[in-house]
Amino acid sequence: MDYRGYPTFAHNQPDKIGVLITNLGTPDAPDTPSLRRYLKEFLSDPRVVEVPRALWWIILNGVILRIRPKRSAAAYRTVWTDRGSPLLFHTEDQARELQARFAEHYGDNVVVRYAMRYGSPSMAQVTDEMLASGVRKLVLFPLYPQYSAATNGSTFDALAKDFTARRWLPDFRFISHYHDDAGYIRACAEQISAFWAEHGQAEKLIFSYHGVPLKYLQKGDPYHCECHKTSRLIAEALGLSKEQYLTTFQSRFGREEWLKPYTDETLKALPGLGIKNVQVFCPGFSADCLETIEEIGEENRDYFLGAGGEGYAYIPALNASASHIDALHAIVQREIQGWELQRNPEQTAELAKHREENYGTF
Ligand SMILES: C=CC1=C(C)c2cc3[nH]c(cc4nc(cc5[nH]c(cc1n2)c(C)c5CCC(=O)O)C(CCC(=O)O)=C4C)c(C)c3C=C
Ligand SMILES: [Fe+2]
Ligand SMILES: [Fe+2]
Repeated sequence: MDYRGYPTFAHNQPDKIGVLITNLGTPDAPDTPSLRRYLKEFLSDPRVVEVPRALWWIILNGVILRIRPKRSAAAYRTVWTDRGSPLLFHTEDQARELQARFAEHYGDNVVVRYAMRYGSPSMAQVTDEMLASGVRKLVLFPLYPQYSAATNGSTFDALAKDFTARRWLPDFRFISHYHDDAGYIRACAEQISAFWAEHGQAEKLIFSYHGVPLKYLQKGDPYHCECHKTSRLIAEALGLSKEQYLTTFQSRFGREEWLKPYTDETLKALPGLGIKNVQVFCPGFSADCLETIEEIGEENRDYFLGAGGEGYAYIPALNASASHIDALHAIVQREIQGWELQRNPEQTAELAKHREENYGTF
């Protein structure tokens, strides 16, 4: 085995902290071949689809990858922008803003980068660049607030796999979830109240989360509980009673049962129960993407209005809002406690002086 290293290694090379934020990933273009590549990588991940491999290989290659890429490409075309996929550009903005926030105190000693679990920029490529540039302490921060093996677990797998091929491993922290973090809850509550200040409040607020198969919950995945807890905490921050909000699950995939209640069925039923005005917020999506813009913003709006609903609004995700970046910054700050930080040049000089006075020079 030829473990990967950097022949340029030198004594006293800069010792930096790296923060790698990640999200799911997105196709390179909204066309059928790009979708086929993306979906093949994504849906081949055993963390995502827990079906015996041989059987799944036949279903994936024989059925799904023949039909879904074309259909999904059409959906992606409706959300595509000049900057490409929304998920990609929001993640890029988040990394830039988080980098700026760290630069205030740490200069260039904290390096923030983003990568995608599937597609590009790939985790392997970005990790490689970070380690090559002198990162010796690495924080992996998947931007999925609620832990699921399918998402957060899989992101860990990807880095762990990359590490098995490396010569020199960095110190490492993994932020496995942050569904009940006070800053994150505050950011969600602020996003919603700012929306209300402009558009008024609807009869019901729906918190819609991406679903997972029901059997994952039954096997011990905490995702379902973490979604419910997030809803409760945001509702408390907003002063909402139990009657004023609902938690639902969207983006079902395949035929088996997923977490319920389903967002689409709920929205089709509510007008018949006398609820004619709703707003939908998706706390599990740190960035707007196909599943929020198209599925919640368009498809589900049509279901609700088609069933007799009168008012429907989608409240945008946190994206790169200031309170979101504050929350992410505080979470990372907490994680890197104890990792010696060279702050700004003045503080670095102070630290060097302190060291020399107390420990002598080496
Ligand atoms: C936020 C957390 C997410 C969980 C949990 C999750 C589970 C999960 N997803 C699929 C299948 C698909 N998801 C797709 C898109 C998609 N999923 C998430 C997030 C979670 N998925 C995001 C952010 C996105 C949007 C990506 C973008 O480019 O905008 C898709 C692709 C779109 C499509 O073809 O419809 C699929 C497929 C499964 C099977 C699963 C849990 C087991
Ligand atoms: Fe998904
Ligand atoms: Fe639960």
